[in-house]
Amino acid sequence: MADTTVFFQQLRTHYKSKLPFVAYRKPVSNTIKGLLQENDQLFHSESISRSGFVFCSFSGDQKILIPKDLSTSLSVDFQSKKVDSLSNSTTVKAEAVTKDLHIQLVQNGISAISKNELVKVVLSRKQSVDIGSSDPISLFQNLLNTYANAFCYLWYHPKVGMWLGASPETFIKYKKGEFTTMSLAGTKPIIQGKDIEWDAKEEYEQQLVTDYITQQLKTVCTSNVEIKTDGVHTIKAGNVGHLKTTISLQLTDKKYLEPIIEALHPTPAVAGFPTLKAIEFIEKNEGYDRSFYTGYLGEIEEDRLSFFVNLRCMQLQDQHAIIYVGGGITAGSIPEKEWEETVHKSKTMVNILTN
Ligand SMILES: C=C(O[C@@H]1C=C(C(=O)O)C=C[C@H]1O)C(=O)O
Repeated sequence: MADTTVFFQQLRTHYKSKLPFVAYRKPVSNTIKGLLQENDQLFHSESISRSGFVFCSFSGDQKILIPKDLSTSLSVDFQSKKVDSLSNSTTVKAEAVTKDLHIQLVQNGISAISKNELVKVVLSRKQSVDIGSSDPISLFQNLLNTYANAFCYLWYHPKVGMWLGASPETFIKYKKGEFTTMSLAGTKPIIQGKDIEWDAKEEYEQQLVTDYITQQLKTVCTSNVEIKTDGVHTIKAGNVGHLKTTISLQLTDKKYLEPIIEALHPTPAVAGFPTLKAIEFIEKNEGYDRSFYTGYLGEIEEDRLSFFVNLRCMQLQDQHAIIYVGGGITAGSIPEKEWEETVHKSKTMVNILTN
């Protein structure tokens, strides 16, 4: 294994040469991995039979692959300096107009739900933050030091751009017949020394995601497949808490994997329910292109998949970071609270910009 200084230097050199790369660390792991692509070609992932790192957009139109066979693979041991007490006070003031627009968007969502056009819709916004001449590799190091429990990554392609994130949400894990996915929804800020008390609104929102995933898995793998769920747990992701259920099953055949990915993305955790209606609502009303936010990303290895949902992420452009945040809207949503939820979630990225 290489030395961390050498590892980050290799990333810097590769970035300066304008060549694609990805560096990532899985949750609670001490290993950072990297794939440095040898040319600047844009590859698309056509099937999971080609190993590498996939980066898929929300719409599914772009499924970019950094192929393993055309990249240098790196791996380094990294002991994070644990930053446990995240400051809840770091905020970047959003313009009043941003808030008004988001509140209006949420109101439109609630109104569509009250007319029974939708049951749930996840509505998001983006926010630009000035970062001056911050170096992306140093920001990535901040991220690694701050979020030990998240999937932390830095992804770059000269023809697409640069993304950085710390996702709390597993999309798909597959290893030798063991398949796992996650239902993650419902959000509350963490208040030091206090347990989170969940309301029926969050419990309903999360149950809806669990039921949808279970149903989709049954549709793909036949209805009598044994699907295991581990109950509902609270997890901490930066300065917010979520409700989480792990859903698993034994896959007798790898042939099910691609249809499962198709059937699950995007889940109601990031789009809403019913899926197609929610996507249509998002495309008509959000007023911007989500691009890779709420898509998925991760490793494809010969007998293993490890994908995460692209949340708590940002795009780095020149002197700006564009942070993407959203939340699930249901009949019980209160627009002002939904706005606050996006402010809390945005702190996951703001914290590492201001650390
Ligand atoms: C959409 C986001 O998060 C998703 C939505 C959540 C919610 O509605 O409570 C919680 C976790 C994620 O599944 C985001 O972080 O931008």
